[in-house]
Amino acid sequence: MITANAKKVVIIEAVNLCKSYSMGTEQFHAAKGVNLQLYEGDFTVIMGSSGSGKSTLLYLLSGLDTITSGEVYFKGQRIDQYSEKEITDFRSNKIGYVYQSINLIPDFTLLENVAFPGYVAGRGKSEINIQAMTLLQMMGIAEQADRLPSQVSGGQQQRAAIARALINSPEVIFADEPTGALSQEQGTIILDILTEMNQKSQSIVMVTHDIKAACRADRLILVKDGNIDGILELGKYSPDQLKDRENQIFMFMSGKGR
Ligand SMILES: Nc1ncnc2c1ncn2[C@@H]1O[C@H](COP(=O)(O)OP(=O)(O)OP(=O)(O)O)[C@@H](O)[C@H]1O
Repeated sequence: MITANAKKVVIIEAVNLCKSYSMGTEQFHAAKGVNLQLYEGDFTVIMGSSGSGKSTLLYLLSGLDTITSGEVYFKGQRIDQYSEKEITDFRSNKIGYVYQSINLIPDFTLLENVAFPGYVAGRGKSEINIQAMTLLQMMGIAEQADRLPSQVSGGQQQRAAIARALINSPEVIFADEPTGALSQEQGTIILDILTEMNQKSQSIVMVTHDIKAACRADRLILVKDGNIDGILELGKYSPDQLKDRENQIFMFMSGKGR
């Protein structure tokens, strides 16, 4: 689907998307009729205050959680009506996910962790192992391939988690606070990796609290109280724009310029 928005192609679309949780006899509405289009090749960032519904939205848009009502489309295909097998295949082949808590399997080496989703997808072992090693090299941690997660730094673990998310060549990487548990230095390395991947055309959707991380966005979605409160179009990032972008995002978040 081509839209008027600078001829960008819509990759994910939400139509009147709702998510409610039962809290005893009450219902809590974490997504309240969200209408949103995300574009192929964009680095989309989702921001908003704690509890505003950012992670909920990320899980609904990526098919990792079930919706209460509304519609979710991936490249024009309605994914919220997929069968269990279809959604499992979708999660395995079309998207990659990076978590704040990293979630590597503690008894597997970094190489085994990266390769694992490839085995689950039923691909050949030697092909996967070669690709896993190439991804570890890309992430600058090939020397740590045979170590367990507990034997490397948090930043190196997160780099392995990004490699794992890439093993089945997903169309979109979803990242929920990928730098949240890291030092500023390690966080910057992760952001540089994501930015470089995006510059090579990888679509990325990332939740963050951090304005410096948000500076990497082409497009910033502000979530408030379970809905979209505003969208800031930034265009492709380059490091010399960091200060300007920080100011622009700060103004946008504080309601000025919206
Ligand atoms: N399983 C659940 N049951 C009940 N309420 C939930 C559940 N999961 C999330 N919520 C509520 O939905 C709202 C949105 O949660 P969500 O995790 O999406 O927020 P967030 O913006 O990502 O927050 P944070 O920045 O603190 O991670 C919150 O008020 C949260 O308490």
